[in-house]
Amino acid sequence: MQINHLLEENSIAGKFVAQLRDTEIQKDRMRFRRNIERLGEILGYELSKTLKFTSKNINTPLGNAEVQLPETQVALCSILRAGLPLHNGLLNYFDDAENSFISAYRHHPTNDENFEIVVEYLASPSLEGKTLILADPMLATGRSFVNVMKALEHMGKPKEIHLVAVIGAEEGIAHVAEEFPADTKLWIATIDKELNDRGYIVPGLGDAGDLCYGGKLQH
Ligand SMILES: O=P(O)(O)OC[C@H]1O[C@H](OP(=O)(O)OP(=O)(O)O)[C@H](O)[C@@H]1O
Ligand SMILES: O=c1cc[nH]c(=O)[nH]1
Ligand SMILES: [Mg+2]
Repeated sequence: MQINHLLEENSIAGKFVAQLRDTEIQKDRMRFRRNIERLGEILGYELSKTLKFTSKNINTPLGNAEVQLPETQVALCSILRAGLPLHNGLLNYFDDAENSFISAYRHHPTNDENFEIVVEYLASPSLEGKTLILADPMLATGRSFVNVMKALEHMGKPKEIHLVAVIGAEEGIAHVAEEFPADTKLWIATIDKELNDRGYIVPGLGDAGDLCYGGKLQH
């Protein structure tokens, strides 16, 4: 898997990630969601440079211009809930993309740190031959990305797969790299070293879904 690590190089994106991590600034949910959306825009822009382009002639009011346009149809698939603002950011740029939504949540069957990933909801067009962009801001253990990919298998075989995330843990990235096709590309803003015993990224930012949309009952 090719890993494209946005904050390997300093940019204004570092400020957006800093705000996402900051417990004080996190209290502003609208800013939290918008910062994820902004990172979706930036990561989407970066990944767009690697797509195949084809030339086309278009008419301008003053003549004829040769332009370069992406060759493949993009399908954006986001993992609910926290994937929603990232999806919006990607869709701001890939505005004619097709859209898939899939849910994945952590179910704790016992009262300890063990959990399973439950994938329940899926609405997707065919992914056959498409450029699939799979988005979730958090890549912790990597199990959500992997389970979701398995659930998408019967929707058709994408031509290429791009994963987009905001914060990842080294261990989860290694798991995803093992399970996804070797030519998958990961676009990630920043990478943290550790997971705690409940599978949360440390220092990370906390629970991205709750910070976007508020708390939920455990079940
Ligand atoms: O890499 P993993 O270990 O699978 O963890 C990452 C997943 O955890 C979060 O979802 P969560 O289960 O909190 O659901 P939510 O987005 O609805 O809050 C996050 O949005 C990812 O989907
Ligand atoms: O650190 C983490 C891990 C999983 N999900 C989150 O929202 N945050
Ligand atoms: Mg969550």
